[in-house]
Amino acid sequence: MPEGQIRKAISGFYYVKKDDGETVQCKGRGVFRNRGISPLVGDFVTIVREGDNDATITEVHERNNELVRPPISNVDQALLVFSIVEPDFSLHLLDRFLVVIESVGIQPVICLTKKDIADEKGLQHAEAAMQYYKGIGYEVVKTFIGDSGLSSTLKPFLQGKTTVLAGQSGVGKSTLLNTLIPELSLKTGEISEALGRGKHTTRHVELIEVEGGLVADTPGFSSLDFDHIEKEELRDYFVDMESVAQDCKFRGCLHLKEPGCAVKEKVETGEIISSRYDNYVQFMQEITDRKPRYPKND
Ligand SMILES: Nc1nc2c(ncn2[C@@H]2O[C@H](COP(=O)(O)OP(=O)(O)OP(=O)(O)O)[C@@H](O)[C@H]2O)c(=O)[nH]1
Ligand SMILES: [Zn+2]
Repeated sequence: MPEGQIRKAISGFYYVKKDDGETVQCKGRGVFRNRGISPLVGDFVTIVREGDNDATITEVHERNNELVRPPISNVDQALLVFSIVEPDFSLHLLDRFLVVIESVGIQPVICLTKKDIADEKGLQHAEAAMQYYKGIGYEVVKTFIGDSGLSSTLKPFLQGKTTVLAGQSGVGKSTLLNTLIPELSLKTGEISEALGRGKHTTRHVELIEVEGGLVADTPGFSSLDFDHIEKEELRDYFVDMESVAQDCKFRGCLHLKEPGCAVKEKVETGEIISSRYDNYVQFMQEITDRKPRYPKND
C-alpha cells in the first residue's frame, strides 16, 4: 500500500505526498477518531486508493513529536527568531524558548533579525551573547529585511529537515517566511495592526518545500509555559549545565543549594554565564510554585 506524508489539511481532507512524488487527496478513517488520533500535517501515513481521485488514510505511523501550535508532527527544528531591537533582545526570553523547544525534542537554531536597524550597543550586546551560545553548541544566523541572500544563508539549515518558526510577536517571523516563500504573502506587523483583530482568522497549515527541506507556513510556537516540565528535568534542557553535571558531588544535584556543585563553580569562574544560571533558578521557582494538577473529570 502506498506510503506518504501529510503536507496539508483542509476541512477534513488531507493532502498526502506519496513517496513517488504524487500528491493525493485523502479522507481520514473514522477509526482514528475512535482511538483519539487525529491525523496531523507532518504525519507519515499509509493510504489506500479508492478510485482515481480518492484515497483514505488507513494508518498513521508513530510520530517523533507533535506540536499544538502550529498543529504539526515530526518537526526536526525550530528557527528561533529574535530581533536585536524592536523588541529588544532578551536573554531571559531566549533561555525560555530554548528550554521549551529542547523539552519537546526539537533542535533550535537561533536567528537574529533587524541587524539593519540595531545600534552599535545593541548589536554588541547580542553578538557577545551569541559567542557564548555558539560555544555551547547552538547554531546562530543573522538576517535582515530585504536580505537577498537569505535563502542561501538558511539553506544549510533547512536542507533535509522539517522546520517551524518560533519567536515573540514583532520579531520578524512573517517577514522571514515571506522572503523564504514569496508566494505566501503573510501579513506582517504594520498591515495586521491596521486590520485589528481580524488578522487571527484560522487558516490551514501546510508544509512547504523550501531549499531541500520542509517549512511550516505559519509562524507558530509561542506558548512559553513550563507546564509539562518537571523539576528534575529542567537541568537537562540547559546544555551547558548538563555537560558538567557529572562533576557535581551529588548525583541528583539540582545545582541549587547543594554543596560541591560543579555548575555553581563554573558560574563563579564565568565559564557558565550568570544570566543562564539566574534564568535556570527562576524557571525552577516557576515550576516549584506551579499549582498541583488534578486529573480532569471529563
Ligand atoms: N528594519 C527591519 N524591520 C524588520 C525586519 N524584520 C521584520 N521587520 C519589521 O518588523 C515588523 C514585525 O515583523 P513581522 O514579520 O510581522 O513579525 P512577526 O514575528 O511575524 O510578528 P507577529 O505576527 O506579531 O508574531 C514589521 O513591521 C516588519 O516590517 C528586519 O530585519 N529589519
Ligand atoms: Zn550541581
